[in-house]
Amino acid sequence: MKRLWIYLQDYKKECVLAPLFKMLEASFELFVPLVVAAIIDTGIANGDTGYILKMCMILILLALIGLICSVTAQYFSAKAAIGFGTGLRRALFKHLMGLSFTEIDMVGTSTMMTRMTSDVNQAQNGVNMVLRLFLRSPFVVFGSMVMAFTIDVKAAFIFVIAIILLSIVVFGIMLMNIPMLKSVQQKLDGVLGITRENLAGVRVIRAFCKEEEEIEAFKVKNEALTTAQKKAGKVSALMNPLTYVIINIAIVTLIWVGAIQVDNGILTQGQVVALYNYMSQILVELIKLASLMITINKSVACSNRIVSVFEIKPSMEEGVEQSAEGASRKSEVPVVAFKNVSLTYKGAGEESLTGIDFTVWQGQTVGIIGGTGSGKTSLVHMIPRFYDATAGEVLIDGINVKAYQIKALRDKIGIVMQKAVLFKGDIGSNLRWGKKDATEEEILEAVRIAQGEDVVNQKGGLKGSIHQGGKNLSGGQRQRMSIARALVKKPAILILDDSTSALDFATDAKLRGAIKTLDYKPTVFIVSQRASSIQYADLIIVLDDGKMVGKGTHEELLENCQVYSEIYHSQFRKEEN
Ligand SMILES: Nc1ncnc2c1ncn2[C@@H]1O[C@H](COP(=O)(O)OP(=O)(O)OP(=O)(O)O)[C@@H](O)[C@H]1O
Repeated sequence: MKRLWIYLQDYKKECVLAPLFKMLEASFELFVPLVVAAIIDTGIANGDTGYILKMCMILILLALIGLICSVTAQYFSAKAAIGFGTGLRRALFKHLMGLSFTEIDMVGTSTMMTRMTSDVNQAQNGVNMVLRLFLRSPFVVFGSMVMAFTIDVKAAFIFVIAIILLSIVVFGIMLMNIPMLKSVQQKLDGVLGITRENLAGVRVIRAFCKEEEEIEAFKVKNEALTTAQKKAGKVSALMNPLTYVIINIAIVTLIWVGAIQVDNGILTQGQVVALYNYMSQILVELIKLASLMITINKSVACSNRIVSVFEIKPSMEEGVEQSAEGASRKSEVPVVAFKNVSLTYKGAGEESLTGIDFTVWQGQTVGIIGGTGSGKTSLVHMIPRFYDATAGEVLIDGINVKAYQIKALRDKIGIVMQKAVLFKGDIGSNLRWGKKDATEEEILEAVRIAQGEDVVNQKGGLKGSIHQGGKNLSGGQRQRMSIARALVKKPAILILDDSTSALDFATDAKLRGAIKTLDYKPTVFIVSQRASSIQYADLIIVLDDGKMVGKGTHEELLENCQVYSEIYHSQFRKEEN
């Protein structure tokens, strides 16, 4: 929790001024009952209209000054809280961006989104409330009691007893309520989680006609939230009746004691009214204080959840090596080499890849084929260090990938993921992800190689807009734009992870042919389930259940790799039909 205070560091002035102005406002409020008492005792008692008017003006002035103080305090507290929230969100986002895939898998996207949004908002709200009320409410309670003592000690003792009883009720209810509110928060997280999952997967839900089941699952979570809210609501609903009973008994006692004191000439009528007003102020502030405690509690819980994300340290350490490109690259060194590499995902009991060993030379095309779940994606993800080998070594240009600066390493690689993702903006801005200063010619050349000219023309050129996630493009169009994006950076290593699955065979073949013509001769990895996509590769790696069961050219594998020949013959029979 303490580690979040640093995000308030730039707002020290605001953190002092906000409570200060709130206390000033409270001080002026504390004078109001005294002025009212003076109006009753002097103005009304003597029928002095001039005095009453003068005092009313003072009341208006006090209200105005109070208002100015309150607005000023609000301004400073909001400024500090918003600044805190902005800084925290920025730092959290930066931290999340620095995590490796292993940690991102561990936390989960939906949890990260909750931390970034509602948890940060709750923490920000807590800062705002603390700055405004944490000092003000106790100050008013204490100040009202002191004022009561200055008026009449006997009557003030009623205040002491009332404050003790009110505090027991208000804080007792609050303490009972806190665990219930925690449960409400958990149930709310559940509702948010299922909502997010359903909205993200709405197409799949409809395709499988799962609406009824999902509505039912949502109903269960929603009802759990309602039950938790009702339980918490019932307890907090006790607050008002109980506090009002206590305060009314205290007021009756106060008026009774006050009347006796008036009869004895010790107190004036105005002073009794002032005591009554102080009592009301105390009640209001204690209730505010209780709700502040609940807000603080929620904010601390949310802050702790944020801190727990900050505590996740990226498991990947960067090296210092820069890339060796162009002239400095030694041609006798393989571009990529896997040396007896194994991979076990964190939390997974068994290895997803075992003993992978192969060497790739500059300009070669490597095909990776195998059944679903055989480890193809896992293998290529180790080249840009999305995941690190748990045994063995992955070498690029003869250097272990772990020794490179991550940026230098990834700058050498253009990867097109299985799921093509584009970002809101226009086609040009998406394709420039690969190279910020790419010229229009460079981009159009990449588009041409990726067989995406028709897509760009259809969308009205490079300025054609792309909706969030590339939703306004078809699967195949998104894939071709993603390939063009990777090509724009002219990578030394190009990885196409099943990224032509939505293309027809002819376009797929044209694309592979066009890549062959690239003048900078990248080393290309093609992951595919289609034998036709990889059969002309210089090297084909066949995976089966995480193991490399074949390595060689198409002809060699047809002869000596049963898995490959089964894949090939099953598909070619199908394709020929
Ligand atoms: N992030 C992950 N965490 C844990 N296990 C994973 C993770 N990613 C993949 N796996 C597991 O590793 C194995 C290989 O998965 P991988 O995605 O590499 O296979 P694939 O051959 O690319 O499959 P497909 O053709 O279906 O995409 C599978 O058993 C999978 O469940």
